[in-house]
Amino acid sequence: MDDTMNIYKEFFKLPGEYKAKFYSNDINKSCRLCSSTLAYDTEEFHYWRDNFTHHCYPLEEYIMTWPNKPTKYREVVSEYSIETRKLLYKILDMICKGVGLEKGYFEGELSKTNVISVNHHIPCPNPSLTLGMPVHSDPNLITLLQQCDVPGLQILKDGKWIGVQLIPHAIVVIPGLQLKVISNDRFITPVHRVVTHAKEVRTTIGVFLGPSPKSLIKPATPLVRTEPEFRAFTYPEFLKTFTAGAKCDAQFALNHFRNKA
Ligand SMILES: O=C(O)CCC(=O)C(=O)O
Ligand SMILES: [Fe+2]
Repeated sequence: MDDTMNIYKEFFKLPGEYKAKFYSNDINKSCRLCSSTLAYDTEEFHYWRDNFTHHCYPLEEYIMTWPNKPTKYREVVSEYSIETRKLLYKILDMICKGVGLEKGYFEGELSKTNVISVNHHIPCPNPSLTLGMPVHSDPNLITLLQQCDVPGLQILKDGKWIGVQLIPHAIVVIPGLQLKVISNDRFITPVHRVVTHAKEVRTTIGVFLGPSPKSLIKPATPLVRTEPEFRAFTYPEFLKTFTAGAKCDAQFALNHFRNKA
């Protein structure tokens, strides 16, 4: 975990000319660096954030698109992505046990897309003027988040923003919107945001597992008593509704696919 965090801290210190090769707002680019959000040109406010993201699975398909600097990048990040994927499957199997689904229910198409997304926030002279990341819920299946030793992540609970505690080497697990749908509304997908820090640089590593574009998402049959809470959809259909108007509005997207009572 420390090696990977150090690799990313070094990556962001590399000269701008090297990092510029990765700069893109094209969602179809599998490895890209951007500032604020992907909707940079249309968003109402900009956010105090640089983000570096790339696909990790299948490794052989993507590793050549990754940076080769710092020199150990590919070695360290490939091990990290393999181990975090294994950990995510263990957590998903515990979830299966908890809600009453067969082991391995989420394996295959429902979790094929595996992305690493690293946020980097340089010190912000006036944190009251901007956020490091907008208020949002993760649209994917499940997320693992490794924080560094600088606070910033907050979740919304009972109308109040609560800072997520920093525990060295602890990993934050965030249930995504697809887990809410597949569990037929048993899971809460937390609303969260990132605030900036006036003095310290903050770097976090997120590992996102999500459905493949072709998988059909619907509430798992064993968890439906009478009517499913949501109708079936594909992940691209969901993302299109979620990002409509550059809003990333979870309630809007969920309501769009919710079966009315
Ligand atoms: O950087 C963080 O603490 C949170 C990141 C996050 O919420 C996200 O990437 O979706
Ligand atoms: Fe998030």
